[in-house]
Amino acid sequence: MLTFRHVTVTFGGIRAINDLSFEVPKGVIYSLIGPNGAGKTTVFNCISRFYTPMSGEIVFNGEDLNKYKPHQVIRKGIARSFQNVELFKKMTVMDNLLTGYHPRMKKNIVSIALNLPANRASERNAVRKAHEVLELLNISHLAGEEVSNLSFGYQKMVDIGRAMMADPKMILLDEPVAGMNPVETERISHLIVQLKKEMGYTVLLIEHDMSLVMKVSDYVTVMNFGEKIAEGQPKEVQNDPAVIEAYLGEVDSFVKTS
Ligand SMILES: Nc1ncnc2c1ncn2[C@@H]1O[C@H](COP(=O)(O)OP(=O)(O)OP(=O)(O)O)[C@@H](O)[C@H]1O
Repeated sequence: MLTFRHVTVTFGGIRAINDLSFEVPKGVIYSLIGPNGAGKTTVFNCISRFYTPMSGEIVFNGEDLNKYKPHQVIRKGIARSFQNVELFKKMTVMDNLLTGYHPRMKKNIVSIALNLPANRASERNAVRKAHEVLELLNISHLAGEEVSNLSFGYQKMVDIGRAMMADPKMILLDEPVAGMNPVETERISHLIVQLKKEMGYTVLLIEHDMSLVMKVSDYVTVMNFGEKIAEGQPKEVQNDPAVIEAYLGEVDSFVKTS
């Protein structure tokens, strides 16, 4: 579904990604892991077209993503949540979710200005979709709550919910459980599996919580210094000497899960 082919991204003298290739099959949970600064978020920023690679190809469902702008990538079926939750804090949960539907709305200026039936129908569909998402997230009771009043864990869920509003084929989750307590982590872990099984999404996940990664992932790619150092099923990469070496100093995260 998604292919990185020899992708290199540089910032000044820094190679954030160096000749990176990997393939994400449809319908899986695929995790990108690696120490801080390994290049994981840069991968997401290339897919979202916030960054343009210096060389290489990124192909999604047979199309080269490099020819698209960020909002076009969403329309192609790729939505994302952010490492630092990016929500409108003074708006309600419902209104934040509705912003996620925006790329799907038919934008006819006349229809919007005159509030014609087509526009009203589109708005009704957006609200219906938001209720579906809230139900799936199990937070229907929070629809009218201002986001700034929510715990960080719930804000993260709303951020994921907003990505779901676009009805994506692939969802990119950047450290969805960072800063969460064990109960919230368990809830998100369950949600990630639901996104695959019930929503049919392909999930691309960046996460430092190794027990979560090892539990939910079908495949894992391990990065270090912008390069792929291992890939395979969770058990395979967990025992790979190059991976253990890269994580020296963060050994606890691996020991915990073996
Ligand atoms: N916009 C930018 N300008 C300059 N350097 C950047 C930029 N974005 C990323 N980098 C650099 O690229 C490298 C990879 O960063 P990236 O954020 O992709 O790593 P990461 O694996 O996501 O790290 P973390 O796990 O800490 O989030 C780092 O050295 C980072 O400082």
